[in-house]
Amino acid sequence: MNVAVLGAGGWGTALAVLLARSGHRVALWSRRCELAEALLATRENAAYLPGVRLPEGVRPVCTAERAVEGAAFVLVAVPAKGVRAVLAGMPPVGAYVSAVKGVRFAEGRLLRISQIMRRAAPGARVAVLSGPNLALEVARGLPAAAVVASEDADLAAQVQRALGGPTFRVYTSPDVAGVELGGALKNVMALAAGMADGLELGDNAKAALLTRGLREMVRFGTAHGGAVETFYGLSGLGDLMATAMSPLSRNRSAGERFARGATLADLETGRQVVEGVHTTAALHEWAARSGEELPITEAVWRVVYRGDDPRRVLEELMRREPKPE
Ligand SMILES: NC(=O)c1ccc[n+]([C@@H]2O[C@H](COP(=O)([O-])OP(=O)(O)OC[C@H]3O[C@@H](n4cnc5c(N)ncnc54)[C@H](O)[C@@H]3O)[C@@H](O)[C@H]2O)c1
Ligand SMILES: O=P(O)(O)OC[C@H](O)CO
Repeated sequence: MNVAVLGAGGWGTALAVLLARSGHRVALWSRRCELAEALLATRENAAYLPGVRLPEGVRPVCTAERAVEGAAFVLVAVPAKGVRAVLAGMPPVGAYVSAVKGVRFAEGRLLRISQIMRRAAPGARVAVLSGPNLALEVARGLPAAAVVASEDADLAAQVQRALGGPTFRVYTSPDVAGVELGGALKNVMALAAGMADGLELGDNAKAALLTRGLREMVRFGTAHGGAVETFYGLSGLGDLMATAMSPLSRNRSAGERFARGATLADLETGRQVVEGVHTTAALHEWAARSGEELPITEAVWRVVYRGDDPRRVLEELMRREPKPE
């Protein structure tokens, strides 16, 4: 099968490697031609996935037409803020699969990536992929599982077959909103968990924060169209565990750095996207407009965007009005 992957960062490259190991022909698109050329020459994406060799089935390209030509589906793995512009530059595509874990706030609305895809390509079929999938572990062939959700059961099954293999188990789901929101919201909670790590608050505090964080994800996610059980599955609880615990997670590590005094400006010098920072801003804007209560997200926003002292912010969370669990 021919598949295209848009975005040659950590996750796009890992997905291309996974697909090629299963025998598929993969066009790996980077908007930067110098990166595509370097990948072609070295067969390694050293900046993102050191030590992982690109199988022969991966063809790095930097022209949109060459990337998507003949593709059974097109996986999108660029940061959320780049999706709209990237899709605007693509020729007609039959099916998009979002591997992006973020949301955007635009025109007074909170938009999931699949909704941006539908607007950009009204005729395309759409699916979303999420789960506890740290790119480096997946690319190194360590076992992992994910869920692909679509209203189009045939597309979900096609993506499941294409990506699934001996080291990657893929489940399907009809719950697009739940799977997308689980993947996006857990990044905010991973930032909070990283802050708890940076402040050395201990494992009790981190467990309490994550449990309440999961509750916040469920409350928000079900109010926005997701099914409650989805948030207890791979794209919710599963990904929350991986992201909030792993030293590989950029969101968790960024939280730790904030707790140790780093600012947003320090973070922006980094090469890789910290998607939770942008999701926090989008959720904050949405909450300000809708009045929806998101206490942990608001606490993260205050540290990241207002520079408030993380220890004080977390103490204030502890002093909220007592209530039943
Ligand atoms: N890295 C992981 O472990 C992982 C796993 C699952 C999902 N994701 C999600 O996948 C998405 C991409 O993450 P990543 O880890 O590959 O990011 P990354 O920072 O490693 O790479 C992003 C790639 O997109 C390119 N890019 C950056 N801004 C762009 C823009 N505005 N338009 C087009 N291209 C742009 C970069 O040059 C880079 O090649 C994020 O939403 C992330 O949450 C990441
Ligand atoms: O490195 P992070 O924090 O962007 O997280 C990567 C993945 O989303 C984990 O599933």
